[in-house]
Amino acid sequence: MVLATSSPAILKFEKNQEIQIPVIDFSAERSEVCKQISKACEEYGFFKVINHGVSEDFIKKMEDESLKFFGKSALEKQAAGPAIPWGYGRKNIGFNGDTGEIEYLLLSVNPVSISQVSQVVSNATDPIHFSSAVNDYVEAVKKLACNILEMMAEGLGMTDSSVFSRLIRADDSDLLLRFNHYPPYDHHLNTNSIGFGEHTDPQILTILRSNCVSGLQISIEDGVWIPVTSDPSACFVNVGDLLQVMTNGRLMSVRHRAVNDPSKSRLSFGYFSGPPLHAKITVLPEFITLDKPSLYKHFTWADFKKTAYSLRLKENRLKFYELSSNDDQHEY
Ligand SMILES: C=C1C[C@]23C[C@@]1(O)CC[C@H]2[C@@]12CC[C@H](O)[C@@](C)(C(=O)O1)[C@H]2[C@@H]3C(=O)O
Ligand SMILES: O=C(O)CCC(=O)C(=O)O
Ligand SMILES: [Fe+2]
Repeated sequence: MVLATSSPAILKFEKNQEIQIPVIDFSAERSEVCKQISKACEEYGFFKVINHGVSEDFIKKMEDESLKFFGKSALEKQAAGPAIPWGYGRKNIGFNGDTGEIEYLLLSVNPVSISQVSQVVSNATDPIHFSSAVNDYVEAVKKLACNILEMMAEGLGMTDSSVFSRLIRADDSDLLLRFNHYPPYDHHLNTNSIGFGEHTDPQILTILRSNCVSGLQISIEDGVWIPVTSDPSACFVNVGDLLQVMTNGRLMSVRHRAVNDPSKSRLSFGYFSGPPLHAKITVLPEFITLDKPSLYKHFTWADFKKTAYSLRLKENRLKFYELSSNDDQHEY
């Protein structure tokens, strides 16, 4: 799929094997940025942001702390695991048998989880470096995620521009941070080169930042993978399942995966913004018309998250929430 080339000057595209990934410059005029966000999310569920405003210094501190941790011995790292629910994990992803060539740190973005993971990551010697890197980074990335959601709502013509962002701004919003470390794959051992298997993110919006090693791929068409060239100065944004539901399928929750590089290790940080567990997720009335009635039942994030976490990574969880033509819409 190729977007029209007659778009306004600020929307640039990155050529990747003939497929172009939308690149949005956040230093451009706001109303243009709003339009470009909604267009990219409708057509790809994915875009790259340049001039995003997250300080280089915060990113550098996150990289330094991650490399310090992932560079430790296997035994030391295992002491920070298992990631049930928070901490270090290796090869196993989730609870249902998914595996990949990856090691990671998973934490909930709240003071208790940040402090607990910082203690185990630093062997209780000097947790302040790690926790301060995480706190600075998540504060800046949350601001970016809220801005994106507000501009997205404006781009979609919503009267309430905070309709999405307030769900991730609440004190009890369910926010996760994941440090992913992908080792280079070994040709000789013929090991699997899939670091993180294909999936969609269940939350509202994901902000991903990686080092200079490529590996992320997105799929807009079944079975066709578009490699995303790494750009350590940029952030990449994924639409999650909940945004697809709230917009009645107008925005697309993007299928993606990460593959290992043959010679270099890759480091990525994923910030997953979800609403409070009790938040009720419904198709917003603005997206329901006679021609396009509601496609999804309503549910709470707790319910959807439980379903997502009970399934394999690649499973389409939204199918369990689709309304059929026999369903009485008013009951939902
Ligand atoms: C196999 C799984 C891993 C995952 C929980 C799940 O059952 C399905 C969704 C997966 C995912 C993808 C985005 C994030 O990386 C993640 C933390 C999330 O919220 O949903 C992971 C989950 C995980 O690794 O536990
Ligand atoms: O590391 C990446 O590029 C993708 C990771 C990812 O999709 C995830 O953590 O959910
Ligand atoms: Fe993901």
